[in-house]
Amino acid sequence: MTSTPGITDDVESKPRTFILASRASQLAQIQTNIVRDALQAAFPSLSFDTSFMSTEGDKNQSQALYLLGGKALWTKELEVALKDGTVDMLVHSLKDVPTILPDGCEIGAILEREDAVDSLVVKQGLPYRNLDDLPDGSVIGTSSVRRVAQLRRTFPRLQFMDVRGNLNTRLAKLDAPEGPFTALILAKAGLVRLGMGDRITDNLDVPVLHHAVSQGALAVEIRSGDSQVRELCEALTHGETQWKCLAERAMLRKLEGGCSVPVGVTTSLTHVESGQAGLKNGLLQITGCVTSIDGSLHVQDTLAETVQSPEDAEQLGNKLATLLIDNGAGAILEDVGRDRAKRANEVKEK
Ligand SMILES: NCc1[nH]cc(CCC(=O)O)c1CC(=O)O
Repeated sequence: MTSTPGITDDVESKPRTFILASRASQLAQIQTNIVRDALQAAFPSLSFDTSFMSTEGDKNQSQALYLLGGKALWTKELEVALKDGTVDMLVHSLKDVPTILPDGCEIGAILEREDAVDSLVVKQGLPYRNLDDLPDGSVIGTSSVRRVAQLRRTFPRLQFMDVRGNLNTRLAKLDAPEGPFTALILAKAGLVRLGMGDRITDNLDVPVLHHAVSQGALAVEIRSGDSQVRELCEALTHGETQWKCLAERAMLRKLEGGCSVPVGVTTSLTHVESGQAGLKNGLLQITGCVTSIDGSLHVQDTLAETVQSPEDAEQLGNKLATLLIDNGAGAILEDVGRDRAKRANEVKEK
């Protein structure tokens, strides 16, 4: 007899309810509901519930993300609740998940990726559609050093300014009549999930802008050793997204970056062959880049290989990181680190 995960053998005890948790932002809640609905559809006899909490990253809105710099800003408090058993699964944008997880936590599922590109949102009432249209000196809001570094290369005539808050807050800051911003750059996936895809006037794609590692993909983090939950999660994983994102994350891990370093990536998986057990092989191509904050230095390389497993994919990401470091990326990242430490000190002294 095979047992259904979640149904205990003991007829006296109630079946387990699986609790999915995330940050409390509107986007995080929508994403968690997407995962809950997918689990409920796959396992109709089990019960799933959600729990939302605000994290350090949500509370500290005043300091630039760049300076906060902590890689686990969005995930740490949630992981405490996961580890002590208060909740069973954490739903994250994979982009926000550090490349090294704490002991006792692991990624249980990576769901099918939305369009991974960044997009332009122009202030309400202005006629511009893309970055080329914007007048010299226009202020672009983004708190991502990756976006600023890469865009400065092509658009030195534009200015970039930090903008924080959840997506609704940022859009309100953009549209405020007296506000400084002409446009924002935001991940397309987040806007689409929030139902605000109609605000996008242009996608910013390669060669102008490489997206962040794992942008557009949702992940479920679980307790290592919770085999019941791991089994449930396996049903949600989208193989092609998983292979691509694991390659990207391996690259970033080796470059020792988190979500706040100027690292961009573009990945494709083609010539895919699948069997009953899922993906068998495919041609994985990955382009990575590291850019200095002022846009003056840019190191970029591409590798492509036929891969047969998630481990192969990670190896290709690793190899790309080594190549980037050999070609000067390490020095750029050290500079970024030094600059961050200096600015953090200045803030402390104020
Ligand atoms: N760091 C914030 C964050 N984390 C994930 C998304 C969007 C959704 C995604 O990329 O999966 C965003 C907003 C943004 O970058 O515009």
